[in-house]
Amino acid sequence: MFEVDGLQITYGKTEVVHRVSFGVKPGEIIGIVGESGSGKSTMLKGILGILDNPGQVTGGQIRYEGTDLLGLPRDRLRQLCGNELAMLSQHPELSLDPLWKTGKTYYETVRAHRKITKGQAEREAVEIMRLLRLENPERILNSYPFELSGGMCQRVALAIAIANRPRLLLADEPTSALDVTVQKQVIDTMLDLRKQFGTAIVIVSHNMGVIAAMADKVGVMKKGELVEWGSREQVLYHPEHPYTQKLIKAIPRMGRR
Ligand SMILES: Nc1ncnc2c1ncn2[C@@H]1O[C@H](COP(=O)(O)OP(=O)(O)OP(=O)(O)O)[C@@H](O)[C@H]1O
Repeated sequence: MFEVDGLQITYGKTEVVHRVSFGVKPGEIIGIVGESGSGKSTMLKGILGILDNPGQVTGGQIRYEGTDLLGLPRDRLRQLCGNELAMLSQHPELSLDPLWKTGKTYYETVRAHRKITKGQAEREAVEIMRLLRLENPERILNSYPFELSGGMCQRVALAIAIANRPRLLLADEPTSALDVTVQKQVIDTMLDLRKQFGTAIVIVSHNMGVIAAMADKVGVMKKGELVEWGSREQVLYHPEHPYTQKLIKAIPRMGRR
């Protein structure tokens, strides 16, 4: 369904993503791990065509259902990104307007891509939130972001990200700004998303626990290269690359001194 093939990205003269390749099947969850600065966020932004200046994709292909996204005109890519591909960032405030009640943000997001009335949007939002097990959706839709907790904002941002039923969600560190108890709720919401809508997810995180809880396949990035790729069992329990072995050894274990 989705393939990244030999992707290269540079900032100015410095290449920070070196010929990265991987594929995503429908409904699959891919976890990408790696230490800070290894190029994970840059790769996701490159895929969605939202690199910060002076970032540029200098090589490779990004294919969605056989179409190379890099060759698409900007407006077609934007349309595709609102409908079939969606992004969730570490900061829900990027997708929730602080001056709008969340119900309005939902409506405006959907309205940008298809015809819908306010009433329909509200009914739809309530239904999605129920499916994602958010309690009291009517109250949430009638609240401003500052009236909700950080974890709730992230779960609402997830509901909005999937409003147009994307087939692939790209999530960049979606739990890092949250405390541990709330992280679990956001992880469960993402797993519900796959179960209810069959959405495939690429999740980038430096948190191995999050990846272990969610991913079917895991990719390990080091200094812009994908140094290991395989099933979760293979990569997390039988890592081959010394860098992956080091990352796994560094995970703190309960009761271990
Ligand atoms: N706008 C920019 N201009 C120049 N260099 C950048 C820019 N953004 C990121 N970089 C560099 O690109 C490299 C990869 O950064 P990136 O943020 O993609 O890594 P990451 O693995 O996502 O790290 P983190 O987990 O800290 O977000 C780093 O060396 C970083 O300094």
